[in-house]
Amino acid sequence: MSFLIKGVSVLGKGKADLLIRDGVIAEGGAGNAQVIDADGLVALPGLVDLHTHLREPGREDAETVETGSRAAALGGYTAVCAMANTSPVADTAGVVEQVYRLGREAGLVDVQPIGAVTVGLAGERLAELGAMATSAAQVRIFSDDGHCVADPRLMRRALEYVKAFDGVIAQHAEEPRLTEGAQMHEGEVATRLGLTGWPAVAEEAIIARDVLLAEHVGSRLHVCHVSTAGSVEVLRHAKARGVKVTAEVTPHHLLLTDERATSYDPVFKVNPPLRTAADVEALRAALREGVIDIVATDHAPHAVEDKECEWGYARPGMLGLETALSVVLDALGSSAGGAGAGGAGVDWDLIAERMSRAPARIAGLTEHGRDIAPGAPANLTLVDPAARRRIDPGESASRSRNTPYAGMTLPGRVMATFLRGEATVLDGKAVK
Ligand SMILES: NC(=O)N[C@@H](CC(=O)O)C(=O)O
Repeated sequence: MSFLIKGVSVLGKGKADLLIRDGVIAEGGAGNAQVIDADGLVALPGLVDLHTHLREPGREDAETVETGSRAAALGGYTAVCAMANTSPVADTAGVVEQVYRLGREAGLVDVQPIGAVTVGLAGERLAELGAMATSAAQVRIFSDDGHCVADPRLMRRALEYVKAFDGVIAQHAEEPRLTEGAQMHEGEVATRLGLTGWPAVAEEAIIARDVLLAEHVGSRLHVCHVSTAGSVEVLRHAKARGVKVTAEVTPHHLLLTDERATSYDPVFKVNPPLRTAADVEALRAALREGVIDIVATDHAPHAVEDKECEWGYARPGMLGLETALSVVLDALGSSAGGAGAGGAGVDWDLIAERMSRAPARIAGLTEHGRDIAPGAPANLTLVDPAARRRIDPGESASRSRNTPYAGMTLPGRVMATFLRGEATVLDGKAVK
Protein backbone atom coordinates (compact mmCIF):
# COMPACT_ATOMS: atom_id res chain seq x y z
CA MET A 1 0.00 0.00 0.00
CA SER A 2 1.24 3.48 -0.79
CA PHE A 3 -0.10 6.85 0.33
CA LEU A 4 0.16 10.37 -1.04
CA ILE A 5 -0.34 12.84 1.80
CA LYS A 6 -1.23 16.12 0.15
CA GLY A 7 -0.59 19.60 1.50
CA VAL A 8 0.65 18.63 4.94
CA SER A 9 2.85 20.94 7.05
CA VAL A 10 6.25 19.32 7.52
CA LEU A 11 8.78 20.65 10.04
CA GLY A 12 11.29 22.92 8.38
CA LYS A 13 9.74 22.41 4.95
CA GLY A 14 6.41 24.20 5.09
CA LYS A 15 3.55 22.68 3.10
CA ALA A 16 4.51 19.63 1.10
CA ASP A 17 3.18 16.44 -0.47
CA LEU A 18 4.54 13.28 1.16
CA LEU A 19 4.72 9.98 -0.65
CA ILE A 20 4.87 6.80 1.43
CA ARG A 21 5.87 3.65 -0.43
CA ASP A 22 7.43 0.33 0.57
CA GLY A 23 7.56 1.42 4.19
CA VAL A 24 9.61 4.56 3.64
CA ILE A 25 9.17 8.21 2.71
CA ALA A 26 9.63 8.05 -1.04
CA GLU A 27 10.21 10.36 -3.98
CA GLY A 28 8.92 10.29 -7.51
CA GLY A 29 5.58 9.43 -9.09
CA ALA A 30 2.58 8.73 -6.88
CA GLY A 31 1.23 5.97 -9.16
CA ASN A 32 -1.89 4.46 -7.61
CA ALA A 33 -1.21 5.71 -4.09
CA GLN A 34 -4.18 6.36 -1.81
CA VAL A 35 -4.53 10.14 -1.58
CA ILE A 36 -4.95 11.72 1.86
CA ASP A 37 -6.03 15.37 1.86
CA ALA A 38 -3.93 16.76 4.70
CA ASP A 39 -4.71 20.44 4.30
CA GLY A 40 -4.37 22.03 7.75
CA LEU A 41 -2.64 18.98 9.25
CA VAL A 42 0.85 18.84 10.72
CA ALA A 43 3.15 15.83 10.14
CA LEU A 44 5.26 14.74 13.09
CA PRO A 45 7.68 11.83 13.40
CA GLY A 46 5.72 9.03 15.07
CA LEU A 47 5.60 9.62 18.82
CA VAL A 48 7.69 7.39 21.10
CA ASP A 49 6.59 6.58 24.64
CA LEU A 50 9.35 5.59 27.03
CA HIS A 51 6.96 4.61 29.81
CA THR A 52 3.87 2.49 29.10
CA HIS A 53 2.19 -0.14 31.23
CA LEU A 54 0.67 -2.76 28.92
CA ARG A 55 -0.26 -5.19 31.74
CA GLU A 56 0.33 -8.34 29.67
CA PRO A 57 1.20 -10.92 30.90
CA GLY A 58 -0.95 -11.10 34.00
CA ARG A 59 -3.57 -8.36 34.01
CA GLU A 60 -5.16 -8.80 30.60
CA ASP A 61 -8.43 -7.64 32.16
CA ALA A 62 -6.89 -4.15 32.47
CA GLU A 63 -4.93 -4.03 29.17
CA THR A 64 -3.28 -6.28 26.64
CA VAL A 65 -0.35 -5.62 24.37
CA GLU A 66 -2.85 -5.35 21.53
CA THR A 67 -5.34 -2.97 23.19
CA GLY A 68 -2.55 -0.81 24.58
CA SER A 69 -0.87 -0.74 21.17
CA ARG A 70 -4.12 0.41 19.58
CA ALA A 71 -4.51 3.17 22.17
CA ALA A 72 -0.92 4.17 21.42
CA ALA A 73 -1.48 4.34 17.66
CA LEU A 74 -4.59 6.47 18.22
CA GLY A 75 -2.45 8.80 20.30
CA GLY A 76 0.03 9.19 17.42
CA TYR A 77 2.63 6.76 18.74
CA THR A 78 4.66 4.38 16.60
CA ALA A 79 6.76 2.93 19.43
CA VAL A 80 6.22 2.31 23.14
CA CYS A 81 8.49 0.92 25.84
CA ALA A 82 6.59 -1.59 27.96
CA MET A 83 7.24 -1.43 31.69
CA ALA A 84 8.36 -4.54 33.52
CA ASN A 85 5.81 -4.64 36.39
CA THR A 86 3.75 -7.38 34.80
CA SER A 87 2.87 -10.73 36.31
CA PRO A 88 5.17 -12.56 35.99
CA VAL A 89 7.58 -9.65 36.15
CA ALA A 90 9.63 -9.03 33.00
CA ASP A 91 12.87 -10.01 34.73
CA THR A 92 13.99 -12.82 32.40
CA ALA A 93 14.76 -13.21 28.71
CA GLY A 94 11.65 -15.39 28.41
CA VAL A 95 9.19 -12.73 29.53
CA VAL A 96 10.71 -9.83 27.59
CA GLU A 97 10.75 -11.99 24.47
CA GLN A 98 7.08 -12.83 25.04
CA VAL A 99 6.14 -9.13 25.28
CA TYR A 100 8.26 -8.32 22.23
CA ARG A 101 6.58 -11.08 20.22
CA LEU A 102 3.08 -10.01 21.28
CA GLY A 103 3.93 -6.49 20.12
CA ARG A 104 5.06 -7.74 16.73
CA GLU A 105 1.92 -9.87 16.37
CA ALA A 106 -0.34 -6.89 17.17
CA GLY A 107 1.65 -4.87 14.63
CA LEU A 108 0.23 -1.49 15.65
CA VAL A 109 3.31 0.07 17.25
CA ASP A 110 6.79 -1.22 17.94
CA VAL A 111 6.72 -2.58 21.49
CA GLN A 112 10.14 -2.41 23.12
CA PRO A 113 10.18 -4.27 26.43
CA ILE A 114 11.84 -2.75 29.48
CA GLY A 115 13.47 -5.30 31.79
CA ALA A 116 13.26 -5.30 35.57
CA VAL A 117 16.38 -4.22 37.46
CA THR A 118 15.80 -6.64 40.34
CA VAL A 119 14.29 -10.12 40.51
CA GLY A 120 10.53 -9.82 40.96
CA LEU A 121 10.93 -6.03 41.54
CA ALA A 122 11.80 -7.06 45.08
CA GLY A 123 14.86 -4.80 45.30
CA GLU A 124 17.07 -7.58 46.64
CA ARG A 125 19.20 -8.97 43.82
CA LEU A 126 19.86 -7.99 40.23
CA ALA A 127 17.77 -9.63 37.53
CA GLU A 128 19.39 -11.25 34.49
CA LEU A 129 20.17 -7.95 32.81
CA GLY A 130 22.69 -9.42 30.38
CA ALA A 131 20.38 -12.22 29.29
CA MET A 132 17.62 -9.70 28.58
CA ALA A 133 20.03 -7.46 26.68
CA THR A 134 21.19 -10.30 24.42
CA SER A 135 17.69 -11.77 23.99
CA ALA A 136 15.63 -11.27 20.84
CA ALA A 137 14.05 -8.27 22.59
CA GLN A 138 17.48 -6.56 22.90
CA VAL A 139 16.52 -4.77 26.10
CA ARG A 140 18.42 -1.55 26.75
CA ILE A 141 16.24 0.09 29.42
CA PHE A 142 15.86 -1.49 32.85
CA SER A 143 13.43 -0.30 35.48
CA ASP A 144 11.67 -1.49 38.62
CA ASP A 145 9.02 1.19 37.99
CA GLY A 146 6.23 1.02 40.51
CA HIS A 147 9.07 0.46 42.98
CA CYS A 148 12.25 2.41 43.61
CA VAL A 149 15.62 0.67 43.50
CA ALA A 150 16.11 1.95 47.02
CA ASP A 151 19.28 0.06 47.98
CA PRO A 152 22.20 2.28 46.90
CA ARG A 153 24.59 -0.62 46.47
CA LEU A 154 22.17 -2.43 44.17
CA MET A 155 21.59 0.77 42.21
CA ARG A 156 25.33 1.22 41.81
CA ARG A 157 25.77 -2.38 40.60
CA ALA A 158 22.93 -1.98 38.11
CA LEU A 159 24.46 1.20 36.69
CA GLU A 160 27.82 -0.57 36.41
CA TYR A 161 26.33 -3.63 34.77
CA VAL A 162 24.44 -1.88 31.96
CA LYS A 163 27.44 0.24 30.98
CA ALA A 164 28.84 -2.69 29.01
CA PHE A 165 26.00 -2.51 26.48
CA ASP A 166 25.16 1.21 26.76
CA GLY A 167 22.05 0.39 28.75
CA VAL A 168 20.17 2.79 30.96
CA ILE A 169 18.57 2.44 34.38
CA ALA A 170 15.19 4.18 34.54
CA GLN A 171 14.55 4.98 38.18
CA HIS A 172 11.19 5.38 39.90
CA ALA A 173 12.50 7.95 42.37
CA GLU A 174 10.69 7.42 45.64
CA GLU A 175 12.45 6.93 48.98
CA PRO A 176 10.11 4.29 50.40
CA ARG A 177 10.70 5.18 54.05
CA LEU A 178 9.44 8.70 53.36
CA THR A 179 6.26 7.60 51.60
CA GLU A 180 4.94 4.87 53.87
CA GLY A 181 1.15 5.00 53.78
CA ALA A 182 1.21 8.00 51.43
CA GLN A 183 -2.00 8.76 49.55
CA MET A 184 -1.32 12.08 47.85
CA HIS A 185 1.12 15.01 47.70
CA GLU A 186 2.19 16.18 51.15
CA GLY A 187 0.97 19.72 51.48
CA GLU A 188 -1.90 21.95 52.38
CA VAL A 189 -4.54 19.99 50.45
CA ALA A 190 -3.52 16.68 52.07
CA THR A 191 -3.75 18.30 55.48
CA ARG A 192 -7.20 19.61 54.69
CA LEU A 193 -8.37 16.21 53.43
CA GLY A 194 -6.70 14.27 56.24
CA LEU A 195 -4.76 12.06 53.83
CA THR A 196 -1.17 10.91 54.46
CA GLY A 197 1.28 12.91 52.37
CA TRP A 198 3.98 11.86 49.84
CA PRO A 199 6.60 14.56 50.33
CA ALA A 200 8.48 16.10 47.40
CA VAL A 201 11.76 15.34 49.14
CA ALA A 202 11.14 11.59 48.81
CA GLU A 203 11.61 12.03 45.06
CA GLU A 204 14.32 14.68 45.22
CA ALA A 205 16.52 12.73 47.67
CA ILE A 206 16.63 9.67 45.39
CA ILE A 207 17.33 11.73 42.26
CA ALA A 208 20.16 13.52 44.09
CA ARG A 209 21.66 10.21 45.21
CA ASP A 210 21.28 8.62 41.79
CA VAL A 211 22.84 11.44 39.76
CA LEU A 212 25.86 11.18 42.07
CA LEU A 213 25.99 7.41 41.58
CA ALA A 214 25.61 7.79 37.80
CA GLU A 215 28.42 10.35 37.77
CA HIS A 216 30.63 8.11 39.89
CA VAL A 217 30.04 5.09 37.66
CA GLY A 218 29.97 7.05 34.39
CA SER A 219 26.76 5.35 33.43
CA ARG A 220 23.37 6.42 32.06
CA LEU A 221 20.49 7.23 34.38
CA HIS A 222 16.96 8.07 33.31
CA VAL A 223 14.54 9.54 35.84
CA CYS A 224 10.92 8.46 35.46
CA HIS A 225 7.94 10.82 35.97
CA VAL A 226 9.65 13.84 37.54
CA SER A 227 7.00 15.68 39.52
CA THR A 228 8.51 18.45 41.65
CA ALA A 229 10.20 21.83 41.22
CA GLY A 230 12.99 20.66 43.52
CA SER A 231 13.72 17.65 41.27
CA VAL A 232 14.13 20.05 38.36
CA GLU A 233 16.80 21.93 40.31
CA VAL A 234 18.68 18.71 41.13
CA LEU A 235 18.58 17.71 37.45
CA ARG A 236 19.72 21.14 36.33
CA HIS A 237 22.71 20.89 38.65
CA ALA A 238 23.57 17.35 37.49
CA LYS A 239 23.30 18.24 33.81
CA ALA A 240 25.53 21.28 34.30
CA ARG A 241 28.15 18.88 35.72
CA GLY A 242 27.87 16.67 32.66
CA VAL A 243 26.17 13.73 34.38
CA LYS A 244 24.61 11.36 31.82
CA VAL A 245 21.08 11.81 33.10
CA THR A 246 17.83 12.19 31.19
CA ALA A 247 14.39 12.78 32.64
CA GLU A 248 10.74 12.51 31.74
CA VAL A 249 7.56 14.30 32.81
CA THR A 250 4.07 12.91 32.32
CA PRO A 251 1.25 14.82 30.64
CA HIS A 252 -0.79 14.72 33.86
CA HIS A 253 1.97 16.33 35.91
CA LEU A 254 2.03 19.11 33.31
CA LEU A 255 -1.68 19.85 33.65
CA LEU A 256 -3.29 18.67 36.89
CA THR A 257 -2.67 19.62 40.52
CA ASP A 258 -3.30 18.07 43.93
CA GLU A 259 -6.49 20.16 44.20
CA ARG A 260 -8.11 17.38 42.11
CA ALA A 261 -7.93 15.11 45.15
CA THR A 262 -10.59 17.21 46.87
CA SER A 263 -13.12 15.25 44.77
CA TYR A 264 -11.88 12.04 46.47
CA ASP A 265 -12.23 10.51 42.99
CA PRO A 266 -9.46 7.86 42.79
CA VAL A 267 -9.07 8.52 39.06
CA PHE A 268 -6.75 11.31 40.29
CA LYS A 269 -4.68 8.98 42.45
CA VAL A 270 -1.31 8.43 40.82
CA ASN A 271 2.30 7.77 41.69
CA PRO A 272 4.09 10.13 42.04
CA PRO A 273 1.08 12.17 43.10
CA LEU A 274 -0.30 15.27 41.44
CA ARG A 275 1.59 18.22 42.93
CA THR A 276 1.07 21.97 43.32
CA ALA A 277 0.53 24.66 40.70
CA ALA A 278 4.09 25.90 41.35
CA ASP A 279 5.45 22.42 40.57
CA VAL A 280 3.38 22.31 37.37
CA GLU A 281 4.84 25.65 36.28
CA ALA A 282 8.41 24.50 37.03
CA LEU A 283 7.87 21.25 35.07
CA ARG A 284 6.52 23.12 32.05
CA ALA A 285 9.48 25.50 32.08
CA ALA A 286 11.94 22.59 32.49
CA LEU A 287 10.41 20.74 29.57
CA ARG A 288 10.64 23.80 27.38
CA GLU A 289 14.21 24.46 28.45
CA GLY A 290 15.36 20.84 28.11
CA VAL A 291 16.24 20.17 31.76
CA ILE A 292 13.48 17.61 31.36
CA ASP A 293 14.19 15.81 28.11
CA ILE A 294 10.94 14.12 27.22
CA VAL A 295 7.25 13.60 27.83
CA ALA A 296 6.39 10.00 28.75
CA THR A 297 2.83 8.93 29.43
CA ASP A 298 3.12 6.47 32.35
CA HIS A 299 -0.06 5.03 30.80
CA ALA A 300 -1.31 2.96 33.77
CA PRO A 301 -4.58 1.17 32.98
CA HIS A 302 -6.47 -0.29 35.93
CA ALA A 303 -9.53 -2.52 36.07
CA VAL A 304 -12.75 -1.00 37.44
CA GLU A 305 -12.50 -2.81 40.78
CA ASP A 306 -9.03 -1.37 41.34
CA LYS A 307 -10.14 2.20 40.66
CA GLU A 308 -13.81 2.60 41.48
CA CYS A 309 -13.44 2.15 45.21
CA GLU A 310 -12.42 4.23 48.19
CA TRP A 311 -9.40 6.48 47.59
CA GLY A 312 -7.30 4.60 50.13
CA TYR A 313 -7.84 1.24 48.43
CA ALA A 314 -7.53 2.40 44.82
CA ARG A 315 -4.41 1.59 42.80
CA PRO A 316 -2.40 4.58 41.63
CA GLY A 317 -2.20 5.31 37.91
CA MET A 318 -4.06 6.86 35.00
CA LEU A 319 -4.48 6.33 31.26
CA GLY A 320 -2.30 8.49 29.05
CA LEU A 321 -1.61 7.24 25.54
CA GLU A 322 -4.65 8.57 23.69
CA THR A 323 -4.61 12.00 25.31
CA ALA A 324 -0.89 12.76 25.72
CA LEU A 325 -0.40 15.02 22.71
CA SER A 326 -3.57 17.01 23.41
CA VAL A 327 -2.64 17.46 27.07
CA VAL A 328 0.85 18.61 26.16
CA LEU A 329 -0.54 21.08 23.60
CA ASP A 330 -2.91 22.39 26.25
CA ALA A 331 -0.27 22.59 28.97
CA LEU A 332 2.43 24.23 26.89
CA GLY A 333 -0.08 26.44 25.11
CA SER A 334 -1.59 28.03 28.16
CA SER A 335 1.72 29.15 29.63
CA ALA A 336 3.73 29.62 26.43
CA GLY A 337 1.39 32.20 25.04
CA GLY A 338 1.11 29.82 22.09
CA ALA A 339 -1.40 27.26 20.90
CA GLY A 340 -3.88 29.79 19.61
CA ALA A 341 -6.67 28.88 17.23
CA GLY A 342 -5.64 26.21 14.76
CA GLY A 343 -2.45 25.48 16.65
CA ALA A 344 -0.91 28.83 15.74
CA GLY A 345 2.09 29.47 17.93
CA VAL A 346 2.74 25.82 18.81
CA ASP A 347 6.43 25.01 18.73
CA TRP A 348 6.10 21.81 16.70
CA ASP A 349 9.83 21.27 16.65
CA LEU A 350 9.78 21.18 20.47
CA ILE A 351 6.89 18.70 20.42
CA ALA A 352 8.76 16.48 17.93
CA GLU A 353 11.92 16.65 20.04
CA ARG A 354 10.31 15.94 23.41
CA MET A 355 7.78 13.33 22.26
CA SER A 356 9.61 11.55 19.43
CA ARG A 357 13.26 12.28 18.70
CA ALA A 358 14.63 12.42 22.26
CA PRO A 359 12.73 9.37 23.58
CA ALA A 360 13.84 7.40 20.48
CA ARG A 361 17.45 8.38 21.18
CA ILE A 362 17.26 7.43 24.86
CA ALA A 363 15.71 4.06 24.01
CA GLY A 364 18.04 3.46 21.05
CA LEU A 365 15.10 3.04 18.67
CA THR A 366 16.85 4.10 15.49
CA GLU A 367 13.85 3.53 13.21
CA HIS A 368 11.86 6.12 15.15
CA GLY A 369 12.16 9.81 15.82
CA ARG A 370 13.70 10.45 12.41
CA ASP A 371 13.30 13.55 10.29
CA ILE A 372 10.53 13.25 7.75
CA ALA A 373 12.73 13.03 4.65
CA PRO A 374 13.12 10.69 1.64
CA GLY A 375 14.52 7.30 2.60
CA ALA A 376 13.48 7.49 6.26
CA PRO A 377 11.19 4.77 7.63
CA ALA A 378 7.60 5.98 7.29
CA ASN A 379 6.84 6.18 11.01
CA LEU A 380 4.79 9.31 11.35
CA THR A 381 1.60 10.86 12.58
CA LEU A 382 -0.70 13.55 11.18
CA VAL A 383 -2.23 15.97 13.67
CA ASP A 384 -5.14 18.38 13.26
CA PRO A 385 -4.16 21.27 15.52
CA ALA A 386 -7.45 23.11 14.97
CA ALA A 387 -9.61 20.25 16.25
CA ARG A 388 -10.88 20.24 19.81
CA ARG A 389 -12.37 17.10 21.30
CA ARG A 390 -14.26 16.23 24.40
CA ILE A 391 -12.74 13.23 26.17
CA ASP A 392 -15.20 10.37 26.53
CA PRO A 393 -13.76 7.40 28.46
CA GLY A 394 -16.22 5.12 26.67
CA GLU A 395 -14.49 5.85 23.36
CA SER A 396 -11.06 4.74 24.56
CA ALA A 397 -9.34 1.83 22.82
CA SER A 398 -7.83 0.86 26.15
CA ARG A 399 -9.41 -1.97 28.13
CA SER A 400 -9.53 0.39 31.09
CA ARG A 401 -11.43 3.61 31.64
CA ASN A 402 -9.33 5.48 34.20
CA THR A 403 -8.74 8.70 32.31
CA PRO A 404 -8.54 11.83 34.47
CA TYR A 405 -9.62 13.97 31.51
CA ALA A 406 -13.21 12.66 31.18
CA GLY A 407 -15.47 15.49 30.08
CA MET A 408 -12.60 17.89 29.40
CA THR A 409 -12.25 19.49 25.98
CA LEU A 410 -8.67 19.36 24.75
CA PRO A 411 -6.93 20.78 21.68
CA GLY A 412 -5.53 18.78 18.77
CA ARG A 413 -6.45 15.45 17.29
CA VAL A 414 -4.42 12.64 15.75
CA MET A 415 -5.92 12.01 12.32
CA ALA A 416 -3.54 9.35 10.97
CA THR A 417 -0.59 7.26 12.12
CA PHE A 418 1.74 5.17 9.97
CA LEU A 419 4.02 2.38 11.15
CA ARG A 420 6.63 1.51 8.51
CA GLY A 421 4.30 2.83 5.84
CA GLU A 422 1.22 0.91 7.03
CA ALA A 423 -1.68 3.00 8.28
CA THR A 424 -2.63 2.12 11.84
CA VAL A 425 -4.98 5.12 12.16
CA LEU A 426 -6.91 6.89 9.37
CA ASP A 427 -9.56 9.60 9.70
CA GLY A 428 -8.92 9.56 13.44
CA LYS A 429 -9.97 5.90 13.73
CA ALA A 430 -7.99 2.72 14.29
CA VAL A 431 -7.56 0.80 11.03
CA LYS A 432 -7.36 -2.66 12.65
N1 LIG B 1 2.25 5.40 38.02
C1 LIG B 1 1.34 4.79 38.72
O1 LIG B 1 0.59 5.44 39.47
N2 LIG B 1 1.16 3.45 38.64
C2 LIG B 1 2.04 2.54 37.99
C3 LIG B 1 3.18 2.11 38.83
C4 LIG B 1 3.66 3.13 39.79
O2 LIG B 1 4.53 3.93 39.43
O3 LIG B 1 3.20 3.10 40.94
C5 LIG B 1 1.25 1.30 37.62
O4 LIG B 1 1.84 0.33 37.13
O5 LIG B 1 0.03 1.31 37.79
